[in-house]
Amino acid sequence: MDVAVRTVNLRKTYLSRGSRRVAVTGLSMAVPLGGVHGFLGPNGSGKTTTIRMLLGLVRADSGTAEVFGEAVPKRLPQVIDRVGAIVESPKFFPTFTARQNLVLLAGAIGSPRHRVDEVLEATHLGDRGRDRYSGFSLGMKQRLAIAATLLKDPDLLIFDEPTNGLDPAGIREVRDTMRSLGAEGKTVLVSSHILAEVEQVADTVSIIGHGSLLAEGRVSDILGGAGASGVGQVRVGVASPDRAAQVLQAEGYTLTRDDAYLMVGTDDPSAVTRSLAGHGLYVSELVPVRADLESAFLALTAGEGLGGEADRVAGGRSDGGAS
Ligand SMILES: Nc1ncnc2c1ncn2[C@@H]1O[C@H](COP(=O)(O)OP(=O)(O)OP(=O)(O)O)[C@@H](O)[C@H]1O
Repeated sequence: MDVAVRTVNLRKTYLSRGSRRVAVTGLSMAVPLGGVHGFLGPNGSGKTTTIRMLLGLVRADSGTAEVFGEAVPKRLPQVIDRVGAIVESPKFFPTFTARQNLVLLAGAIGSPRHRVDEVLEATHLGDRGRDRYSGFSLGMKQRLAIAATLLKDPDLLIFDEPTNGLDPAGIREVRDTMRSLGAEGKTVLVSSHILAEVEQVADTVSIIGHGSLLAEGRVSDILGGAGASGVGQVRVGVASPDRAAQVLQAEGYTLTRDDAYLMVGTDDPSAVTRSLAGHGLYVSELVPVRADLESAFLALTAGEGLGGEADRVAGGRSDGGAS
């Protein structure tokens, strides 16, 4: 797999008021080249610290990181022109128009003037370029921040929680922008603690908890991954659910009751039908239940003692899923 970003055993401890806090603990992750990669984890799980290490803003205690095959921070100057990032809210002049702000920035970093119009178009701000920044909505401000990162036409974009504080319309605008950048072949690394957010925009994902990797891969594979409760379930409707439950349990299935239905953990629905039919029980309904990232995440973090934090993450779902 061609990768844009790779970390191996990355570790960072902060010293604060005399005590040590391990923020990132042996994190190994890989971000494939091209497309949107979600960097998902509860608040405080080490996402920002990792991003800061990739950008040379924080020095790792140990481990290695590379961007486009170059070790960072040592060889960051070799790749920095290929990287655009929003880690904190960028500063723009409020009384300047969006365009004036970008022209100023383009001049400062040596980008050609025509890039300003291109990046305004790319972030769907083409018709708002002559409006003052101070009159922009939060979503437009965030898109202008993305536009600024695009000025030097980077191959890798790193966005740390880019939809924080946005309303559903703003979230959708930023999400659409990230999607089209990924579809263009750019690599977008986007951190989030909101599961629905990542699920809707990312092709691949790294899930972290307490500073280390819990799962990584295509979103679809993680959703279908074995071993996570709530993943690979079928909802079974049958005339005698109690008896059906006994039969299935005796055959080793794990299941729960959901009103008149049985929720049966399996990746092979037809085997459930066969087992029940073998005992004269005929299913009236058999529906595979598509797990979402939330159940996968909760299942993954449950074993890590992250229940409280995972719950908080799950609570964030409605923020991101409202649009
Ligand atoms: N400058 C710092 N000094 C001391 N501790 C820090 C510092 N920055 C982060 N931490 C701690 O390191 C841990 C990881 O924080 P980090 O900001 O990387 O997580 P995060 O996943 O980005 O969280 P969030 O989603 O809340 O931004 C937290 O416990 C945090 O309190």
